[in-house]
Amino acid sequence: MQPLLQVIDAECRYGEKLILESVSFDLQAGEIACLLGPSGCGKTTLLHAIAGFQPLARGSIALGGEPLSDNRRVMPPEQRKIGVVFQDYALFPHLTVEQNIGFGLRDLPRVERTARVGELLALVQLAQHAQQYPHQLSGGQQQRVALARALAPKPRLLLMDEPFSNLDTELRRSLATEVRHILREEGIAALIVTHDRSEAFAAGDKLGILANAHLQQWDTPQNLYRTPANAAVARIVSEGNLLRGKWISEGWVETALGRVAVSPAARLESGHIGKAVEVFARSEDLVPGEHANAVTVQVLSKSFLGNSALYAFRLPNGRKIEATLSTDYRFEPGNEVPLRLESPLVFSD
Ligand SMILES: Nc1ncnc2c1ncn2[C@@H]1O[C@H](COP(=O)(O)OP(=O)(O)OP(=O)(O)O)[C@@H](O)[C@H]1O
Repeated sequence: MQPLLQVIDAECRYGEKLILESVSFDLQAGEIACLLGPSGCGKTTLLHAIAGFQPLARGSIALGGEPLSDNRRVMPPEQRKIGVVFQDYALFPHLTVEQNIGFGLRDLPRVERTARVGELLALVQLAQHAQQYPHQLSGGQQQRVALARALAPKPRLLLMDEPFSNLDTELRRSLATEVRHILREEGIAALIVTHDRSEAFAAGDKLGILANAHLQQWDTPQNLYRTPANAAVARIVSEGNLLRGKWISEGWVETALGRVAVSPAARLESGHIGKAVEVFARSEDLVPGEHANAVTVQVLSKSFLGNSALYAFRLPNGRKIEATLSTDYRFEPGNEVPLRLESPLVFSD
């Protein structure tokens, strides 16, 4: 099946400054993808390149097989049939909710326009607010108007730049789920820029991880969590502690947290005895209790989180690590406890 959006070997620069290099990925029709990465890594730049606001220095972008941009030409944004929702909503303050949503439908006959606006008001659950102005709405409601306005002309692809960043955490999560539902109903593909990991997990069929000017990995949220391509991706998609280690024998790595048996997938690397590796230890990989491979660590602090507690431990080499553990463990600051690592992610240095 031909992908809806095809980005091939895209490179973006501001003057001499390289922002993105060798970015390639496909988005299928109806698929929702989120771009995640640290501040300044080029998420907005990539979105702008797809929307047509930013030229490519190399590579190409096509939508439904039709070329949009390459290093010679850039199809103007308004001809791309791509909807865009900005971070600040950019609603027209002097137009009502209904008029804002209908703005891009001015070429449609009145009856059709009214019908489509009514459909969208129902979809984003704002029918009772149709005659209100943006300033009379909450942030979440304004965001839904912006979404409805972008969806109104039935774009093939919707681009959203940090659409929920002005909202509080709870509303952000519920809107991310709601938007996913609305996009599914409308069968519209979307690329959503965010720096909130849980928002990306809640909304995306696929996630793209951008860091150090490259698309590090493009995959399902499950695969990204289970098998991140490198330590940078692991740190972006999950909480954890990055430790240094080295291969000591077939299938075994030595770290400041003792000897660790590594997952079968990483064993191929174990030909290189003595070679340095990076070990990413998440809370679920840290197991308290007496064991041949455990080392004694000191409890530095404990924060109660309800059904779990966030602990900070000092390792024998002085390094501090953190882990969220069940409240069944009743460790207190100052205690010395045995702790071992089980099946952490291991990356070649
Ligand atoms: N018009 C511009 N001219 C020069 N450099 C720019 C311009 N716009 C952005 N940049 C730089 O390009 C890099 C990528 O910016 P971009 O806005 O794409 O990052 P981002 O990942 O969206 O960041 P954030 O998460 O903070 O919004 C940054 O280093 C930024 O300073």
